[in-house]
Amino acid sequence: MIDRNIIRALVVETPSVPGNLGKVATAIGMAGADIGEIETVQVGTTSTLRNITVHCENEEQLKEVLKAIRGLKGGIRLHAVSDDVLRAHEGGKIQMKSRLDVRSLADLRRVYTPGVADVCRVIQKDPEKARLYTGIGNSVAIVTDGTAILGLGDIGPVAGMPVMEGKAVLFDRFAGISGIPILLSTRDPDEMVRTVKNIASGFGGILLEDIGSPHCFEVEERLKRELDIPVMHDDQHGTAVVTLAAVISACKSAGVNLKEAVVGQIGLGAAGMAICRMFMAYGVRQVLGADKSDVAKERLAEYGGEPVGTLQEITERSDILIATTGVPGLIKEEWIRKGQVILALSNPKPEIEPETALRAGAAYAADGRAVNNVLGFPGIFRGVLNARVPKITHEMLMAAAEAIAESTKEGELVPHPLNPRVHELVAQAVETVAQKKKS
Ligand SMILES: NC(=O)c1ccc[n+]([C@@H]2O[C@H](COP(=O)([O-])OP(=O)(O)OC[C@H]3O[C@@H](n4cnc5c(N)ncnc54)[C@H](O)[C@@H]3O)[C@@H](O)[C@H]2O)c1
Ligand SMILES: O=C(O)C[C@H](O)C(=O)O
Ligand SMILES: [Mg+2]
Repeated sequence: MIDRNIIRALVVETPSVPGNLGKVATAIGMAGADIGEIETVQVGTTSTLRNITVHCENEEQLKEVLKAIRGLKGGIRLHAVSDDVLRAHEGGKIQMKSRLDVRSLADLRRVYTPGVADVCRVIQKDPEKARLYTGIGNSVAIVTDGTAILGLGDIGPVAGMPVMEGKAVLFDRFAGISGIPILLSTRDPDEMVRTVKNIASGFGGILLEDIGSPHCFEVEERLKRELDIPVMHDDQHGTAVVTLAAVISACKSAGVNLKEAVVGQIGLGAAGMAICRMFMAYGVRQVLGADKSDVAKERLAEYGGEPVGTLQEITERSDILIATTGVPGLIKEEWIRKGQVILALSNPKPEIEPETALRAGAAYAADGRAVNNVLGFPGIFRGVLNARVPKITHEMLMAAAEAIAESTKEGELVPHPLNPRVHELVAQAVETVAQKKKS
């Protein structure tokens, strides 16, 4: 089991005699931590230097690991401890790079002035040509106001930038799209809509990210109505697509008819409300919802869902329970019923650890690292950008969910996000629906 919260790279020297690396590994394991990659940096005649990545639950466990390694005798030495995650972020995760070389004056004239002026005139005469002669058609703005960064809450757009850069990395790696973070220093819906509209002509699409509820609903609705390029709030629809896909797979494996099952959703914010609406649109007859906000529960009732008073009650009544509250440990082990599907999707920490839910009798359990909107948004945007359609429709989102479910191996909930085929299949499914809509 890997994927713990604290990741550190340890530089460890051991005598070049078999068995010494084993002693280090045992010390790490005895402290309860996991080992990630091991890289041999230097093999000398007397000693060997390695970078060992460790994954720990918390700071205390890391301290135990370091103490255990420092306590090893016989020439084993811990030289340095570095924070791998922080190191990977140094200088930022993305950069704008030129696709062309500029080696000669002729290159300069072709890439820039005076050559570029002709291209400007071509686009001025026929604005559609911007798709051909600029990167606009392949760029998506990743827009946040920083009000609901993961489950960290309202930490502001600059502190949220690592998440936005991360989404840009995923766009690039999984769909070949240029994702460009846009940080909004306002949370006023009017100003947000005005700002995004004023920059939209430079993009082929808009991905709204980590914008809190309820203002995210208004901002997305207005932008979708007022812009002629695809707009999607990832935390709403990207999440709903992947959640539906995971539940379709779980029901298939368990031989359960999803439409007859009781689906309970804890947390009726951006992600939760969209998940409820997705399941209702799929045909699930009983969708229950709980939230600490009465306004959120009233909104659910308006859409046709059933508000429930307590978390214990909703957990007990649901065959499939989903949580997106941002509150770690909110679901108690003793509330879980045998055979339930539990998706505790809050990042960075779930409402209940999957192992705990499974131990308590759940048939399937997953957290937000596995059931994650990374399986949806890159392919969805690839599909609509390829088809050059102005909107992402409900049918496209359903097609994306079905493509993810179809790519899932028997007995698993979702496919592996590093499998490029998944993103291709999502893109193809979305593009097919989009092309039909056009014709
Ligand atoms: N796995 C994924 O792909 C994915 C995608 C989107 C969001 N998320 C996670 O979901 C969480 C919420 O994100 P969001 O964008 O919907 O945020 P949000 O702020 O829009 O919604 C959170 C909702 O939870 C409710 N809530 C908070 N504490 C509660 C409690 N103790 N009991 C009941 N309700 C409570 C709030 O009232 C709010 O309605 C975050 O942790 C985020 O990381 C995961
Ligand atoms: O960013 C993620 O990992 C998923 C999601 O968008 C979230 O806000 O948690
Ligand atoms: Mg998000």
